[in-house]
Amino acid sequence: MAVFKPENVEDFYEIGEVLGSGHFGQVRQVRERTSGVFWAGKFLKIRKIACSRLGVERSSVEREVEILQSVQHPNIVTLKDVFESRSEVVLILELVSGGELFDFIAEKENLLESEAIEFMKQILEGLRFMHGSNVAHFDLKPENIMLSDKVSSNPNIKLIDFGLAHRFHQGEEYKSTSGTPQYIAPEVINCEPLSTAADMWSIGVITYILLSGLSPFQGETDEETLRNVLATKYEFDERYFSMASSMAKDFIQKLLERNPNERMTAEECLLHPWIKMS
Ligand SMILES: Cc1ccc2c(c1)c1c3c(c(C)cc1n2CCCN)C(=O)NC3=O
Repeated sequence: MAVFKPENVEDFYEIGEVLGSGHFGQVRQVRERTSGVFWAGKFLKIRKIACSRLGVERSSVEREVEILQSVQHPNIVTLKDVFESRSEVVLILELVSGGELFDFIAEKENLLESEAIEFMKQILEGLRFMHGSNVAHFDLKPENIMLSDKVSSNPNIKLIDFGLAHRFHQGEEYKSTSGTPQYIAPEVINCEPLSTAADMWSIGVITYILLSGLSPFQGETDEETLRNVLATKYEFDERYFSMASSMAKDFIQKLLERNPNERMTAEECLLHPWIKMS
């Protein structure tokens, strides 16, 4: 069992504003008392009763920590420290103060395809590294793609939130039905054995949204969305894709492949003409 620092996190960090919250607990801005440096504190309530829906299993926190400690890359958020009290674990994470990628794009008139490619390249570089270490994120969505800062003209992409991530071991079969309906791959819905290819489906959905502002499979309800994903029913509506190049559409089509073995890997995406030619 992993041992985290038993000291009180508030002895080392001033706890600031809430940045986000979820079933797991909260993410808050924290300030390191010695250096004055700002970090993000992910406060995780540890589940005391096995069937409780609130909080998280300690074992899943250990998995998230082990994965974050092993995938260190410029496009992946870094983990600095871990504290534990009787009912809570606190991850001290790199603060990515540029906010969510999609908020950055929403603030711009419209995103040039060349700008979308630059963002996609960084996302793929982070994924290529992670997948090369046999780690899948399993919760890739716009909310988990953030920018290092708001000011520079081409801010750094940071992949965050490894709460559903998994490290594959040789010969191991892994199934999970977790994730967000709009972005999850058909094999997740069908509870089939998963691989890093499930992340690549999510990248296809994210690219489709980046270029059109539309979500390819979104229905009126989660059930309808899941049916659309399983049917792999989507189109490039000319009203929203008139500016998109044919290479961009080909890139998306090679990711929204129902068969995970047919889908491009992160490595193959970085060699695709849409990415390579830019
Ligand atoms: C400036 C800002 C605003 C909201 C933030 C974050 C940073 C943030 C961060 C992280 C997580 C897991 C969630 C976060 N959230 C919650 C929303 C994430 N989509 C994190 O790991 N580092 C962050 O800066």
